Amino acid sequence: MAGTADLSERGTADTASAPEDDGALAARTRGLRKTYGRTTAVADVDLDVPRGAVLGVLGPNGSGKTTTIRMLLGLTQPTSGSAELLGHAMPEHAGRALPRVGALVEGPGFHPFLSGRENLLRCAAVEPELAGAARRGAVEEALERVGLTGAARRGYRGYSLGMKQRLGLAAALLTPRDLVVLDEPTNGLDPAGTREIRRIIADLHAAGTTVLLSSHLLAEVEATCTHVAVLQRGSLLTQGELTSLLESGGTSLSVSVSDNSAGMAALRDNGITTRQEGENLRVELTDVEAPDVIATLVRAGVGVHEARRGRAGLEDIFARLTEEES
Ligand SMILES: Nc1ncnc2c1ncn2[C@@H]1O[C@H](COP(=O)(O)OP(=O)(O)OP(=O)(O)O)[C@@H](O)[C@H]1O
Repeated sequence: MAGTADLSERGTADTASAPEDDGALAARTRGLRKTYGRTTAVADVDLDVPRGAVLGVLGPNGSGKTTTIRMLLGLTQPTSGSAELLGHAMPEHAGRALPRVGALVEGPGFHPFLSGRENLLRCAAVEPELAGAARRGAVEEALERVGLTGAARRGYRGYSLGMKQRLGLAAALLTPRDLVVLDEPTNGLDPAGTREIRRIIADLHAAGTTVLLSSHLLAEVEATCTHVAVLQRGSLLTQGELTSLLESGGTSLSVSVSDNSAGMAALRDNGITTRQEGENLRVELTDVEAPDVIATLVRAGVGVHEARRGRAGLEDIFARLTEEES
């Protein structure tokens, strides 16, 4: 668990002065656990979501992202541990927290034969803050915000996946929220739909709303989030600011060689971990210096065409964290 110790220290630095101050956190879990029979979906997770952050919960399929989010929202009862949303214990005080929380978790129950607008009006009817005339205005504003005004009269069943996703987001944004929770918000979307969701997340962040999202896409988290929490097999491997995580990653060397298989074998025989990335070999310069990498290749008779240093990306860091835990 070296990665956890290292990075969680950095990650919690902001809140270290007031670790029990709920005001600094929009959501948090302590020892949160969920088991289904013999399957441990979530294993004692201590997650901190700082106010104002866009925090990406990153992990492969089945790592426990959805279960964690569902427990935070009070949709799934934890086996043990606690969850708080906006300082309120969940699910006990869901009634206090949820009006300030917008959520997009699995397809909400939209009616296929109603239009997008009619569906949103139904959602607005159960929002405690929206009475009478305010309801229609909030619906129009939400439709506008997600770019669905033009399609608002069309039946939901004719919507594309991206439009359905955007309508779900509109429902989550019907009233001003302190926290917006999005489970895999760009799942199944085309590049234009993905850009649109990213724009909405950026707007929310600029307005000071905390966003908690889950994703199995490293590039998505790198592009959208200020903070990241990495889950694997239900356990939290690390959490903290994305920039701190990237800085902790150090540098890597991308090498173009005459023969990738021979190059990889030579490096591995000498205890240097490498992986293929596109046409090149990539070596993280954590335990080895760049000249040693090149010398090892040359000694093995592998031609080196080019070697370039770069900062380790989230992908390198993620690979290292998950390898350490395997
Ligand atoms: N209702 C359930 N009954 C039994 N097992 C479940 C249930 N919900 C989740 N699991 C199991 O718990 C583990 C974590 O699932 P979860 O859906 O939280 O992961 P995830 O990271 O969100 O994955 P994905 O990206 O595929 O949605 C998986 O092994 C899953 O099969």
